Amino acid sequence: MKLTELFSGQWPGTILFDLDGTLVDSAPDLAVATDTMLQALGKASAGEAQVRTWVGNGAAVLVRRALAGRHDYEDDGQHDETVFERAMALFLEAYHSVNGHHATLFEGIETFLQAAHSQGCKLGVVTNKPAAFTDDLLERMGLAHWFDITVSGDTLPVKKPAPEPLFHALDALGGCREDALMVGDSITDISAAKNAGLPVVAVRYGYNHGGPVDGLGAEIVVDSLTELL
Ligand SMILES: O=C(O)COP(=O)(O)O
Ligand SMILES: [Mg+2]
Repeated sequence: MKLTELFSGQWPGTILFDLDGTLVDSAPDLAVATDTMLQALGKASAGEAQVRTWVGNGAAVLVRRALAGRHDYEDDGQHDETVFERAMALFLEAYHSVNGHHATLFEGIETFLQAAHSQGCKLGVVTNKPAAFTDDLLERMGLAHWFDITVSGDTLPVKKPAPEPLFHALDALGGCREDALMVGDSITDISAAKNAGLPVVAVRYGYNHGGPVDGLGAEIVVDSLTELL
C-alpha cells in the first residue's frame, strides 16, 4: 500500500520515526556495550542476536533483561538493585564509547526521508533511547539534519507505548494528530501510535523482540520504506 492511500491521496503533514530498528541498525553497538557490562560483572556474554531481541523499551530495561538473561526479567524473581545500578553505569559508559561505531542505516531510509522532506512533511524522531545517545547517533549516521525534534526515552516522565512522547513531538513540530503518521519496528511503536490515535507503518526488518510485526495492528507493514513511495 502506498502511504498516500492512508491520507486521502496526500502525504501526511507529520511523520514520527522510531530510531533503533527502524532508521538505524544500532544492535551491533548495543551488543558490544551489553557484553562489556556483562563481562565486567563476571557474567557470560549475550551476543548480538540475543541483544537484538532485548532492545526497544529503553536502556534500563535492556540492562535488566541482560542481567536476567531473558526478556521477561520481571519473572526471574531476583532483582538486586545494587547490581542493577552497577550494571547500568557500566553499560552507559561502554555505550558512550561505541555509540554509532558499528551502527548502519537500514536500506531505503535516505530515499524515504528525502521524498518525505520534498513533500513538505514535518519529520521527528520518537525513541525510547536515552537522550544522551540519540542526537549523537543521528549526527554520526548523517540523519540529524532531517529532523526538527527528537524525543528520547528520558525526555518526559513516560516513554512509548505511552502516547505523550508522540504528542510532545507533534506539538513541537506544530503538527496535528489527524494528519500524522508513526513509523516503527516494534509492538511498542504500534501501541504508542494506537494510544495516540495515529496510524502506523511497521517495518519487518527491525527488532520487535524477535517476533513478527505482521498481525499486530499496523495499518501498513513493509520490508523497506521505499515500498511506500
Ligand atoms: O530501547 C531502546 O533504547 C531503543 O528504542 P527505540 O526502538 O524506541 O528507538
Ligand atoms: Mg525500535
